[in-house]
Amino acid sequence: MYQSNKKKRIWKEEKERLLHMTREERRKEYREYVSLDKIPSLMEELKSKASSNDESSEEIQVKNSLCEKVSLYKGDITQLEVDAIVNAANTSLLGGGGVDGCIHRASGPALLAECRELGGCKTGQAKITCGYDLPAKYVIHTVGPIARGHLSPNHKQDLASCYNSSLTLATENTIRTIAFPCISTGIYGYPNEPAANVALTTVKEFLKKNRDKIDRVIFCVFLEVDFKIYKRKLHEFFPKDGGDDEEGDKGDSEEMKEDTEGKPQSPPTKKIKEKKEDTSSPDSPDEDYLEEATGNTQELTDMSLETDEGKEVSSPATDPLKEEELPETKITAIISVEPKNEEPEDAKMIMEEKSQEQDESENMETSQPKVLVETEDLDRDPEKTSDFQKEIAPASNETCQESGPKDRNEDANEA
Ligand SMILES: NC(=O)c1ccc[n+]([C@H]2O[C@H](COP(=O)([O-])OP(=O)(O)OC[C@H]3O[C@@H](n4cnc5c(N)ncnc54)[C@H](O)[C@@H]3O)[C@@H](O)[C@H]2O)c1
Repeated sequence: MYQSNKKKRIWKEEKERLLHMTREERRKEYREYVSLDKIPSLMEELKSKASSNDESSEEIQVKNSLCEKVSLYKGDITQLEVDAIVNAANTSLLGGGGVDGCIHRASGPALLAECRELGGCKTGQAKITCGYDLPAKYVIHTVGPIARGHLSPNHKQDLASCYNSSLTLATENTIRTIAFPCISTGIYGYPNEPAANVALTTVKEFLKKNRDKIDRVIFCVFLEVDFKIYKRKLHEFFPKDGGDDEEGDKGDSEEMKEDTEGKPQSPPTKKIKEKKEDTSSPDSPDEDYLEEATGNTQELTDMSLETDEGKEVSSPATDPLKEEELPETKITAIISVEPKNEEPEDAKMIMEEKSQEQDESENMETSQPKVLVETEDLDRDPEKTSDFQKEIAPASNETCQESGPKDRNEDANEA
């Protein structure tokens, strides 16, 4: 049979087989996973905190508050045993790096084979596939806005649409537990805190209208900066007494509005002192992409990101004072990336590499190449070009593995 027809038959048969299996049967096929009971809801966290503080947990009034439907989890989304995980994809849906690369790597080749049939995805929309080798039954692929540090109302709407479209698609497929990464906050450069405001506001609004359709939404963060932001904000958006869980609450959307209309958005930037980027092809799925460095350097000032060594620096993103001090920063290099494999032309990605001025005195060793990738439909208007760049989880295999409570399937190991 012709190779591509065979591939088509394979993913379709595999999808049919997997979607008819029980969880116990599927557990025999995937390795490490984090089961939902290992991920406490916000309500469960509050109760356990109350009991550890010798407060009576009865004080935690459960007024069918939404806080029993949300969780914060820091780690690798590909290990979550939920109905669906959301992929921060690009418009080609043909994979790439970051969380997209991790999901494709963990899910196996059938995922790409199915994605090829989807004909891409527009920004703000979402499409669904089987999870294949993942513990998650499904993957919902959505494409976030490319903000690159500057936020416009359109960016906010597009990001909100990612969460809404994904949740709508989930309820249409009777998916009741879903995990989101921090969409657009990596390569696409949406500032972390405004992105969290959009995510929390949109999910809350959706849950208020669809309480009975969703059991759990997990905000799966990967970087320390996001963990801190969500840790602080989750209680604000989902108070234990369920105070503003009623329909029509406008409070939270004020924060969203402020992020684009109120406070001027000075893009969070950071001082990057690591070595020149390793231009050998990384071992991630990005290896399909060659990069040729061109262009100038960029000086960025402090920002909180968990570097791949786990170091954390203070963040203007969570420290408004520092934001005021941030100097304007200028754009960096654009690198043309030629996909090496047979991916269709439109899969071509443009990688934007941070090429930093090496400051001898503060040279910070990093063990992983860092790249910035942008899709080719980037707004090339120099006026709007990014004066913002962000470190992302390094584009290598190890970055997909994060420590955390994991179940391990003994059978799978024996297999
Ligand atoms: N070479 C490439 O094609 C390339 C390289 C890097 C990223 N990407 C990706 O970048 C674009 C989307 O940008 P984005 O900012 O929406 O996504 P992103 O760059 O993947 O970042 C989104 C968020 O996901 C986090 N993250 C990374 N790995 C994991 C993981 N295993 N589990 C949970 N969270 C994780 C990451 O730290 C960030 O907070 C797409 O093109 C996609 O393919 C592509």
